[in-house]
Amino acid sequence: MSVTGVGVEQAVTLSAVARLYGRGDSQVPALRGVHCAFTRGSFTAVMGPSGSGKSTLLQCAAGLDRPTSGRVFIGDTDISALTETQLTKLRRERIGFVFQSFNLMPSLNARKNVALPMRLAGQNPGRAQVDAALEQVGLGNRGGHRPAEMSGGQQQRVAIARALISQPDVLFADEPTGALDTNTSREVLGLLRSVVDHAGQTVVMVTHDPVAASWADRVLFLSDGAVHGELRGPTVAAVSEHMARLGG
Ligand SMILES: Nc1ncnc2c1ncn2[C@@H]1O[C@H](COP(=O)(O)OP(=O)(O)OP(=O)(O)O)[C@@H](O)[C@H]1O
Repeated sequence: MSVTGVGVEQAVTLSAVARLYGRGDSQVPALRGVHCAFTRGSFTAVMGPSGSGKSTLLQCAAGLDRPTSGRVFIGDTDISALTETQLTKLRRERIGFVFQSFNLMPSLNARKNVALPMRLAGQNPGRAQVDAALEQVGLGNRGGHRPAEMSGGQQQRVAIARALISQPDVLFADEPTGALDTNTSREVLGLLRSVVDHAGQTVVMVTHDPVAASWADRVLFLSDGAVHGELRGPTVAAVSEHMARLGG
């Protein structure tokens, strides 16, 4: 069966994705049949009230969680049909993920943190490749520093370099600025913007912050596990107004 809209121009497509948690009376529908797509080379923010399903959507889209029903495509690959081993390989090669809490290894310097996922996958990235990833996030001179010797914004940029080193098609970011102050948030958002504008990659970012969302090309709104509108060329005022209507 073909799914309308899946094609080369879409980096990620979700088709009728539902995700239920729990069983019986305590079952919670986190997503209720979501249809959406993320165009290659675009920056999308996903917003919605607390509990509306944003993180679940990101986890399903990134192949970190499996939908209860529906299908997820990375490019034209139906990841719902992959075995765990195939999915792990696809995630490693085509998907990057950044979390609110950076998730860096405190005992390793920036260079070693960036190289770690590739080393765990049995590959050995060269110094030049690691330094190029750090260069891309503006930390070419910080490779020898450990996380504790860097600001929150710098740590998040190391996490972004770690996600970008495999040159993934899509970078997913769950509240990447949630733990940062206004100035360092701006650094990280500017970096995500340049990943899209200069490297042509696709970024999908969950955020609660209308200012962060205004850096994106498009905002997709979720409410109660379903898509409730979108804004293109979002302004802070328009995003805040839409969120107020959703009760978020
Ligand atoms: N592992 C889980 N087990 C049971 N219920 C879950 C689980 N993960 C999420 N949920 C429920 O699914 C719904 C959607 O959660 P999700 O974390 O995706 O929302 P969110 O929009 O990211 O929320 P927030 O903005 O608060 O982070 C919520 O009702 C949540 O309680």
